[in-house]
Amino acid sequence: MERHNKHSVGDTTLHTCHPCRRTIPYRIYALVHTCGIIALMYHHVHSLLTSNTPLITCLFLLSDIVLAILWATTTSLRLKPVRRTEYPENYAVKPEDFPKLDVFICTADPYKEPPIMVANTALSVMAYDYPSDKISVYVSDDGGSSLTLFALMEAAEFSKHWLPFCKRNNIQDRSPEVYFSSSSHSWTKEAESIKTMYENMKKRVEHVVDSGKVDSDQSIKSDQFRGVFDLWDHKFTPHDHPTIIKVLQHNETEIIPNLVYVSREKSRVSPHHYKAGALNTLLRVSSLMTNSPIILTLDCDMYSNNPTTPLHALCYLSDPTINFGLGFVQFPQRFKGINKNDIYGSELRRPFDINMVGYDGLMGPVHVGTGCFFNRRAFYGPPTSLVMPEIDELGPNWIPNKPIMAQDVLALAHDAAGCNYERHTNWGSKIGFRYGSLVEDYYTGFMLHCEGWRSIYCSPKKAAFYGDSPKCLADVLVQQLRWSVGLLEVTFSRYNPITYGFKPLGLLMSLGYCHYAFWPFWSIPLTVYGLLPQLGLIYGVSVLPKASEPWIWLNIILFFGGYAVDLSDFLLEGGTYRKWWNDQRMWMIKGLSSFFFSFTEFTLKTLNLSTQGFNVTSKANDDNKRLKRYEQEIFDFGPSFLFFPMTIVAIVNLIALMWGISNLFTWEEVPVLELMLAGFAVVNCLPVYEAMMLRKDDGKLPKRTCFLAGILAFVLIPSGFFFLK
Ligand SMILES: O=c1ccn([C@@H]2O[C@H](COP(=O)(O)OP(=O)(O)O[C@H]3O[C@H](CO)[C@@H](O)[C@H](O)[C@H]3O)[C@@H](O)[C@H]2O)c(=O)[nH]1
Ligand SMILES: [Mn+2]
Repeated sequence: MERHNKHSVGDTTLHTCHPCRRTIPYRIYALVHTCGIIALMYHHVHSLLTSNTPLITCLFLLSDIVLAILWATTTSLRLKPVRRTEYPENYAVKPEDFPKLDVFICTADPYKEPPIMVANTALSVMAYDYPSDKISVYVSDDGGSSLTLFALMEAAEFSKHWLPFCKRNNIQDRSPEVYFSSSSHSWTKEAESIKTMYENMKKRVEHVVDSGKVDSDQSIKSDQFRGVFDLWDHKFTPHDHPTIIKVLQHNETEIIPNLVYVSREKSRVSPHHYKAGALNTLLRVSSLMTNSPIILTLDCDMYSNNPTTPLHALCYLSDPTINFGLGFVQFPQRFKGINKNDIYGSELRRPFDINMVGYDGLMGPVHVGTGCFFNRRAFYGPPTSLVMPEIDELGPNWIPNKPIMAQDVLALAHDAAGCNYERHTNWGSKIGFRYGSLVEDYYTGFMLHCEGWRSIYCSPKKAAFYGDSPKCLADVLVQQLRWSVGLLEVTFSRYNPITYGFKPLGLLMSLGYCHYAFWPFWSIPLTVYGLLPQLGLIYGVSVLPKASEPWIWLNIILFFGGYAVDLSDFLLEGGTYRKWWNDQRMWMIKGLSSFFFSFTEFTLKTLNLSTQGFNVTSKANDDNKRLKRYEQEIFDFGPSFLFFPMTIVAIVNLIALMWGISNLFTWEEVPVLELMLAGFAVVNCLPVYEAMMLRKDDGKLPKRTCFLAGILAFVLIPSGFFFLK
């Protein structure tokens, strides 16, 4: 094991790596838990042979098998966690020797992703503490929106003041919106004047967004861009339009970052592969123009919070002792505006922190779509065998030798952004981001790891990026549903992480990938344990081990053991008790909504009966009542079919618990486990009962949902009779 492993260039250390302290206790616990699971399986098989309710025993057996597999996938990430630190101050390279950096920013809808936000994200990275002329920012606009283009033109103009201001005064918040809305610094005259400039620009952008179109005569001052908006004629729609590529500023005459707007050609009859397609277009356009060896990918809401982030990534990417085969350096996703106790588990601490240190000790973290510095070469086949694209100019070794504004460069770029360009090519299969899953990030990372690329998790104390997370429950669950469908697409493909991944990745890493691929399967044990023992309570049939049986201790130990380790993970990675509680509740809610329906959705999609694609999460946050509820930590349900199973389970558990308690003295033997389980579910469901019965605001559970769920619960309960008796 690498213990205090130092890697250095010259004699200045760039990064260190230590195993986490919890490794040994976790391994010991894993051994104990494994024995417990084996005993439990033995018990199940034994009772299956002797049982007079084989169906029920089978259901529990199935659930426990699923739980055991899921536990194994989680444990694979607990066996070798490591923590890294990098020392960017030791990265001593002359400015002219810094590698060039291409930044890709994706946006897809000017109403869900306000153009001013996209502009802020672009400005925040253009202002990196990095030689300006080495940075090129490419914005992909899948919304094909003149509003976004307008905002970026304004951003280009504003950057001429903003960048020097930031660098002169060593400003830390380089997203102007963040800097000017913070009250923690003193205002100089210069700052005041730039603030006014920013506010005027924001007003112009918001005005254009409100009016829905850009009026060239009024809004465009520079001659260079006057004709541009004529492209948006009456035939133009977001799903059907020609390629638009505009170089908004370039470093040929001044020392400034390049800023390029790209909206690839769209046509209703050609598949566009959502974000993966957008990123591949940017890969091609950027390779024609700048072809930087390092690429940073960002979602449009993920602004930079730390101007030295690229140096952190370079500590790894430029270290000759480790950079061969290093595919990407992944930063965690962090979010602004989450409420105090994080009621929707939006911090996603498990995926972005806890699991990451686990992967990092194996082959490296999974890719999470944003905040990731790639080695461009990784998109072109395994480290040892280059897969060349159609023309040399699109390959990773091409050295662009013309100005990015040159006619033939632009012509080639337009061609490469065409909607039929990728036909009969390796794009999406062997080259670039991979197609075929709604979680293109996870899938692409997996394929890169299988090709032999490694990755590194980089999580400096000061967050590198901040983004936006959904602020109402339905949005959280719809997002999770999209992820789950995407994960099922990988699970049920020939690239299943265990069958396909086992050989190239080894047992632990492929199990680690299964951790996500199997997420949707959580819905099975949650449904079984959420309903069967409770129906048992109602009919006085004990389906779990009784208090007098010693087996009851096995169930209790496995349950509390699992929960305790989970809690310790959570606290060790910086969480609090309350956040953990909310997070585990969200896990159950997701299990009974997003995970549950992802199977249906996936089946419909596979049969071509559903055209549900990439549903972009809204980052607009313009519903004030909703935001207020969010700040007060009140659950926001609202109308959605996703809430049905959860509401039914909530009703059944309440009835079962009340029934169980009211009959406490008539039981021959009190069904302790069943009562504990129902009690636990009811405590978790308190916000659901409140939203069903006590609330009047828009965030309550709509009467229709409650009514229908009630009917279904009352159908389910009597049918339990035939099941159990
Ligand atoms: O057709 C599309 C759809 C989406 N996007 C962009 O993709 C990004 C992510 O979309 P968002 O709605 O924010 O999805 P999230 O669920 O929040 O995104 C997470 O999950 C995605 C995979 O489902 C990853 O791509 C993201 O990086 C990751 O942050 C945004 O910048 C969009 O503009 C496109 O460019 N084209
Ligand atoms: Mn997002």
